[in-house]
Amino acid sequence: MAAAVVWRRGAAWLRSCRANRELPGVPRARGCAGSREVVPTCERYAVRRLPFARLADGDVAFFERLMPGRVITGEEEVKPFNVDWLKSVRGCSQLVLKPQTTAEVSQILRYCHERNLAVSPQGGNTGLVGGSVPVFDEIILSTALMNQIISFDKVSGILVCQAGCVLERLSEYLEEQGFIMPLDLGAKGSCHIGGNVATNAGGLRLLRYGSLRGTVLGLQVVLADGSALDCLTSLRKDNTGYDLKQLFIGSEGTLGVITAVSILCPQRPKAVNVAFLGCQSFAKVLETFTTCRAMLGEILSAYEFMDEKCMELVETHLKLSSPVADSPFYVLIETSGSNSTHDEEKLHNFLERAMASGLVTDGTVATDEKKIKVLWSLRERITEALTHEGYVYKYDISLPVGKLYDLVTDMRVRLGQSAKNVVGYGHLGDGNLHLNITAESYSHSLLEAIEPFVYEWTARCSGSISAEHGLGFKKRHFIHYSKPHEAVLLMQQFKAMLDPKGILNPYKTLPSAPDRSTC
Ligand SMILES: O=C(O)CC[C@@H](O)C(=O)O
Ligand SMILES: [Zn+2]
Repeated sequence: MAAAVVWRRGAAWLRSCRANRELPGVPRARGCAGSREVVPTCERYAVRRLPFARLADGDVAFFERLMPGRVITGEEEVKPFNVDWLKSVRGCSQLVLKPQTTAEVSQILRYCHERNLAVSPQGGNTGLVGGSVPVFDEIILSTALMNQIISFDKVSGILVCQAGCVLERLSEYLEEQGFIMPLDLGAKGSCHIGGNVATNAGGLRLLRYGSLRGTVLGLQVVLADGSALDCLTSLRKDNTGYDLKQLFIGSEGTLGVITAVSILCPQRPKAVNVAFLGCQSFAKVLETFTTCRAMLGEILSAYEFMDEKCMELVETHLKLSSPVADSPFYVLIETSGSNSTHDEEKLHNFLERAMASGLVTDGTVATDEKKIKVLWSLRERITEALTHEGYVYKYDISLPVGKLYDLVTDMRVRLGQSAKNVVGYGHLGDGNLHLNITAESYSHSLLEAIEPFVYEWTARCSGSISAEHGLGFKKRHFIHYSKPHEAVLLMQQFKAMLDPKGILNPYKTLPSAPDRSTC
């Protein structure tokens, strides 16, 4: 197999026969996950509406006065805000509010707090755990019109912007200035930075630039009672008391509504290379990772993997083509540095070693932007390809990296023919597996075959049942598999202190005893 790969010094590393085949382009935003009617959340799941007030005509009139023309009430107009991107959960809100400023968010929440009206904050609605849509009739507070860039400092690389800025727009803005966002994800064309921070989204660059817990420097947040908390500092170092912003990062809108973000952005790398490689076993995927980490050092910026089933799905549903020979596993390695000659030499040496030792059996390298995007799309668009299969059961797991794929093989054995496909892919460099299971349609018995098995398996390995997607609505009752009882209790105490009436994104993130009964 090694003979099938041609390495030309100083040029791109290409397979001789298929390397230049044109692949379809990369989407700007996540496509729609189909048009089937979605079963209301309260019918599919055992959940009871909490005793919040019901929306009255006087409430709508109040909001109309507060922000004329930015209040949505029509059933058809509200519908897309009620359903998640996966088309797996559906609320029945009758009202969407689109504030433009922190002051407006403040007024909305003050009013809702007084009236005991529940609120579901929503960014780009690209979440994968049912966290961004209402469960019942919660008022939807959309950040869509809070989309202004407030400032960017070219010396420090610090960007300050409103919460509703779309990630891709921020990336484009920064790239013009010679910088990049420290995070990147498949949903970049739709997701909002506020939503990214609220879920502590990980994404494709975490290996290099770390998590939002490190790169977010400050936040402006409106609390449940409407008071605005201005922690929007732009300081790299600030040890004055508790780091309150960390409470809101990853709290999925249950403790406050993030309205603005200050974030540290890295310099745009001058040289980027992407290698897409085929491996014959998961053991080889791991060994390739160890080798590339040792040989590429500081220029390694991503190490992603996908199994052959994922490739089959992107080929079938999205008409993308694999640029390398069929293999049981594929890895995507990205390097980002400041000197193309140096980086290419390092990559070349690594690839020669990987080929010679049989770690990798086929591969291709891209150095120009267009080809890099094409290679990335094979990995980034797996989520989209999966939605074409029917219903998708999603698991986002952190595990010791050596055990990452065992969960996929064990699940395959367990489910046998009852699942259509069981696939594994993810951010191997971060120890993060995306286990996805597909079926023609939702089935409760299949769900019961998967859960709690998947969580028990993860807990036995001391992993996390949510690496980067959050707990949202779907996973909140499983938090105990990853957090001790005392920690959950403390979280509930924080929630009670910051939102005593529980109006902010109810039924999400934390388990609560009363709503285990049926609706
Ligand atoms: O769809 C998924 O399970 C993962 C989505 C996203 O986190 C990714 O890494 O592509
Ligand atoms: Zn991911």
